[in-house]
Amino acid sequence: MASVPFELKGKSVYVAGHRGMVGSAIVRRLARENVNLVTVERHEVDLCNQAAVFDWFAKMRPQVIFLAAAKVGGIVANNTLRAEFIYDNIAIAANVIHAAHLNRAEKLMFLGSSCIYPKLAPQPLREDAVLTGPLEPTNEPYAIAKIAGIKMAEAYRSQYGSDFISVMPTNLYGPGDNYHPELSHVVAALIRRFHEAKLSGARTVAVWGTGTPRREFLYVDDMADACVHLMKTYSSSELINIGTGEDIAIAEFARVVAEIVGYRGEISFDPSRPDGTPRKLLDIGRLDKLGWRATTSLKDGIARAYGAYLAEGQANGPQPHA
Ligand SMILES: NC(=O)C1=CN([C@@H]2O[C@H](COP(=O)(O)OP(=O)(O)OC[C@H]3O[C@@H](n4cnc5c(N)ncnc54)[C@H](OP(=O)(O)O)[C@@H]3O)[C@@H](O)[C@H]2O)C=CC1
Ligand SMILES: C[C@H]1O[C@H](OP(=O)(O)OP(=O)(O)OC[C@H]2O[C@@H](n3cnc4c(=O)[nH]c(N)nc43)[C@H](O)[C@@H]2O)[C@@H](O)[C@@H](O)C1=O
Repeated sequence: MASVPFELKGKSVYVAGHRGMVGSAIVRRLARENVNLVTVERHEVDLCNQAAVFDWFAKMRPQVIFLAAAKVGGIVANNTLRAEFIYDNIAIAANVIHAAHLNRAEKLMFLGSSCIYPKLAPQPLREDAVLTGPLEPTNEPYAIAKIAGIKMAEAYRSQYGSDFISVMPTNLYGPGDNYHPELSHVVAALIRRFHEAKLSGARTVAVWGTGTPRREFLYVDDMADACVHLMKTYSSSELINIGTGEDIAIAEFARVVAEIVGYRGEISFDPSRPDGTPRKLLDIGRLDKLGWRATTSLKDGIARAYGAYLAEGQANGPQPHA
C-alpha cells in the first residue's frame, strides 16, 4: 500500500533505461541515497519481450522501479518511426508495470511526457488537461503509448492498491543526450549544428520550422533530482508535471545556444520542417507545493551540456543512438 514519506535507503532499486540520458542521471543521483542499484543491459533483457521481463523480475524482485526506458526521439523521429514509437512504448510500459505488480514491488515511477497534453490545451499545461482534446499529430503514437502507461499505473493503484506514480517531464537535455542530426531533440541538434558550423566556418545555420514555437527546457540532473524527491514524497494517482515553469521561443533559444557554442554566423529558419505543437509550458504548481524547484538556469545547463558533448567525444566519434 501507498506510504509517504517513502524510504529508499537499503532498498533494491531498478532503473530501467540506465544507459539513457535520464536513466543515467537518476543513477548518478541515487549514488547519494544508499540504495542497492539494480540494472540490466538491453541485450540481456529486451523490455519489449514480455517473457524476458517477467523472468528477470521474478529472479531479481526489485522493490523500487524508475521506469525511464522508452523509445525516444525528437519531432522527426516521432513523426516518421510512428509504429516503433507506439509499439515499443506500449510494450515497455505494459511489461514493466505488470511485472512490478506480479512481484509486489513497493513503488514504481512511470515517466510520461508533456506530449500527452492536447495540442491546444490552455497554457501553462495543468495535469488535469490530459485527455481533454486532440493531440499534436507529429507525436500522437508516442503520446498514446505514454497515456496507456499512465492509465496502467492508475488502474493498478485503484484495483490492487499498488504505489505506482506517473510524472510528466518537460523537454529535457544534458549529458548523455542523442546527437543524431535528424532524430534528436532540438537542444542536442542545435549544439551539434552550431559546433560543426563554428569548426567549418559556415556562414549560415538553418534551424527547423518557423522559430515561433515555444518550449520549456529542464536540465537532466534537475530532472533526476525531482524524480528522487517525488519517489520519496509523492503517492497519488494524480499526474505530476516536472519542469521549470519558464519557456522560450525556438528562435531565441537558438541564439542562446549559438552564443554558448561560440558560433557567430547567421541563423536562418526552414519552414519546410515541422514546428510541432505551438507551445508546451507546464504548470508546476503541484511540484512547487511538494517543495521542489529546478536549480540549473538555461544558460548554465546549455553550457554544461555543450561541455558534456565535447567531453563525450560526440563532436568526433560515432553517435551512440544513431
Ligand atoms: N528526452 C526528453 O526530452 C524527454 C524524455 N522523456 C521520457 O524520459 C524517459 C527517458 O528518456 P531519455 O533518457 O531521454 O531517452 P534515451 O533514449 O536517452 O534512453 C532510453 C533508454 O531506454 C532504453 N530502452 C529503449 N528501448 C528498450 C528496450 N526495448 N529494452 C531495454 N531498454 C530499452 C535504452 O537502452 P539502450 O541505451 O540500451 O538503447 C535507453 O537506455 C523516457 O520515458 C522518455 O519518454 C519525457 C519527456 C522528455
Ligand atoms: C520532448 C518531446 O519532444 C518531441 O516534441 P518537440 O517538443 O516538438 O521536440 P523537438 O525537440 O524535436 O523540437 C522542438 C522544437 O524545436 C524545433 N527545432 C528547430 N531546429 C530543430 C532541430 O534541428 N531538431 C529538432 N529536433 N527540432 C528542431 C522543432 O521544429 C520544434 O518546434 C516529441 O516528439 C516527444 O519526443 C517529446 O516527448
